[in-house]
Amino acid sequence: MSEVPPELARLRSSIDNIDAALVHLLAERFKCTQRVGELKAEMGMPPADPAREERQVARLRALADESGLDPEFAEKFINFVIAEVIHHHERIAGT
Ligand SMILES: C=C(O[C@@H]1C=C(C(=O)O)C=C[C@H]1O)C(=O)O
Repeated sequence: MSEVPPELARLRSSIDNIDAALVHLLAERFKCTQRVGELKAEMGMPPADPAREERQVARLRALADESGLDPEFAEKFINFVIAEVIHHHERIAGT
């Protein structure tokens, strides 16, 4: 099938915009966490903060639930991002 139906083309165009926004948002988040990693290393704080993570997961699960997104998915997603941030912080701290 060579012709893409207009609705499918429109939806894919929006998906492309959303994916671009997600990349930009993640890039901004990692800029912030880079600086957090530097500050924590300077202050001798550990790379991970499990209590903060627990609050974030609970908050994001509630937001997901309210907005019709699967809370399990939201939790997996934020844990995936946080795990990467912690690797960066370990590298910054030289641990
Ligand atoms: C960014 C921080 O470092 C780690 C990464 C977190 C994150 O990516 O949200 C949260 C807690 C920490 O385990 C922080 O302590 O705030």
